[in-house]
Amino acid sequence: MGHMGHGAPQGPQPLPGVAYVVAVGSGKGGVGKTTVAVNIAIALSKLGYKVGLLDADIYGPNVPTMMGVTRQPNVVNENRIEPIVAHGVKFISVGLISPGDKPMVMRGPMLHQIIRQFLQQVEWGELDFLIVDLPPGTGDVVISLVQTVPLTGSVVVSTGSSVALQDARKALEMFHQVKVDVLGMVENMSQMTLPSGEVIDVFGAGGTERTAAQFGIPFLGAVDMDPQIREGGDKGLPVALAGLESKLCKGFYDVAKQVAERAKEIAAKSESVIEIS
Ligand SMILES: Nc1ncnc2c1ncn2[C@@H]1O[C@H](COP(=O)(O)OP(=O)(O)OP(=O)(O)O)[C@@H](O)[C@H]1O
Repeated sequence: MGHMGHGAPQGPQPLPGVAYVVAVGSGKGGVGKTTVAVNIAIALSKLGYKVGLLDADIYGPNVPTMMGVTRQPNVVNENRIEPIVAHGVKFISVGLISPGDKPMVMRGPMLHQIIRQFLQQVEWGELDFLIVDLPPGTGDVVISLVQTVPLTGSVVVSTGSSVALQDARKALEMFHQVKVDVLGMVENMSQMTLPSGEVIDVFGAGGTERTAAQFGIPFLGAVDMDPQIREGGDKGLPVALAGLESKLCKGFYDVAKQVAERAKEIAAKSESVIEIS
């Protein structure tokens, strides 16, 4: 792959200044994909990385609520969009541009345009990680994404339940089809500890790790089910803000560290492949 002159760019182009682009997907809706994306982004930032978060869940853009800022972004010199900065993370979302309860109704080309603008027209600046929160399910947005920018890899979030895992397998298959490496799987809402200390298994803890093993994919970690995680999201103060030492968000920090490690590993591998060829 050499440099082919300065004509119209063909295929995906890296974003200048952005080291790793990691998409977070799920298969099934409601498994906590956005909660994981937001908390991982904040955790990576607390770990010292420069982090951006692109809300590509255009049909249900919950990132602004979870990040606690819903104001419109500024548009600066010509068509550049300034991302919102909250909790040390730069983010952008259609929820900021079309707020309220209006559903986004759009056709494929418009969707593709929005994803492209969010990648290329936003002033992301220097980032170690750009985390992309995908819509649940398979499809359009991922294709727009991979046509625009090379992805370092993806993270697939699931609960341990058979139905969630059934859909998670489809997400794995989709990433395989579009040639996106899967960094690994995360089990969300894995276990719940009652105030009495009793541990309840709501969704079938361990199912995600078994599925990851079946597919030969790393398991990046589990996040407990905890009302404080839900409250943090609803209030715009995600639990990861409590920091590395807090037991409350240990799962998110463990996952964030794994994501960082795997992203670097995969990026290093693809660089060495290019050197050899
Ligand atoms: N570990 C957790 N413990 C408690 N509540 C959680 C946890 N993870 C997510 N939730 C809650 O579950 C609900 C769904 O989470 P979230 O919106 O992150 O899911 P999602 O998979 O992104 O959904 P969709 O993509 O369908 O919009 C939210 O109310 C969220 O606060």
